[in-house]
Amino acid sequence: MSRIAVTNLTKVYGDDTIALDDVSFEIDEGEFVIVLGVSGSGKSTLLRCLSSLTSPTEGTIEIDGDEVTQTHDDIAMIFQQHNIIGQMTAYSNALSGSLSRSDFVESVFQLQDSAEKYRALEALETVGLLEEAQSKARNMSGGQQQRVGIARALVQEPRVMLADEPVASLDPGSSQQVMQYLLEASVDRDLTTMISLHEVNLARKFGERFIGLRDGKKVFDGYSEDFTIDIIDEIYGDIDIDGIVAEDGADTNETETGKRATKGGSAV
Ligand SMILES: Nc1ncnc2c1ncn2[C@@H]1O[C@H](COP(=O)(O)OP(=O)(O)OP(=O)(O)O)[C@@H](O)[C@H]1O
Repeated sequence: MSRIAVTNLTKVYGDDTIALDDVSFEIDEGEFVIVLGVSGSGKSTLLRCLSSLTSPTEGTIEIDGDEVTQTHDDIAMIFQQHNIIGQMTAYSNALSGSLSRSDFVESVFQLQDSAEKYRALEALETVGLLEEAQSKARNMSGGQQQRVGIARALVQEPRVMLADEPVASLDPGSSQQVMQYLLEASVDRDLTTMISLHEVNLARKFGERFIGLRDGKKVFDGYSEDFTIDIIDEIYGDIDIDGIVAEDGADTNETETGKRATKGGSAV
């Protein structure tokens, strides 16, 4: 687990598309954070900057005090399109998470040492797919494929787990299952975790801390108890969110983590 510090992060694409505008926050070790915002608000850009897939225009990102400037095994990224290889088994896909620790030939012939193989099986167990280890990924459901993607990320043995819209293409049941496995992986392995989501109800169910982006600016940073309908309005603007929220009132939210918020939140 690791501590993340983002300071005055700005990302401008081309001449004038400001995707992130002077965003700063700190995340404690082991926190489970959900990034929310409408399409185009900058969620993916934030996660891509954190994983060094995109370079910031200005500002810094530090993990445990060290500035992050290039992709690193300590930071795993899970994508919406899980990028797993359909012809390979769930196990082989998971094992490929060890790629940076093995040479190419070892990987092709699966000659990784037994510790790596054990890690792959353990990661599949974490995402509830041990019994499907020998199933071809292409024969698995979208939700199962995403869980294989999570297993592969875990085999990387990261300290920080990032997931960009990991459930965007899944049905509601599979989305909940994938979120549950992400949460369990985060808690079991003490991973500092940031996940971008579109869906407010899902965010409220699983999130403990929330960062809201609007037009590239951070408009909220706080915990469940402060994640009220007014704040959701602030993040989502005029978009009609009736029926998405407020089954039981956002301000009485109990998260799946079972942890109550310990810090106050604020619209900024
Ligand atoms: N590679 C790129 N080149 C140019 N503009 C980009 C690029 N990537 C993102 N943008 C722009 O930056 C802004 C933020 O986009 P980003 O993808 O980060 O938002 P998002 O909140 O993740 O949206 P979505 O939920 O639709 O993925 C948008 O205006 C988008 O069009």
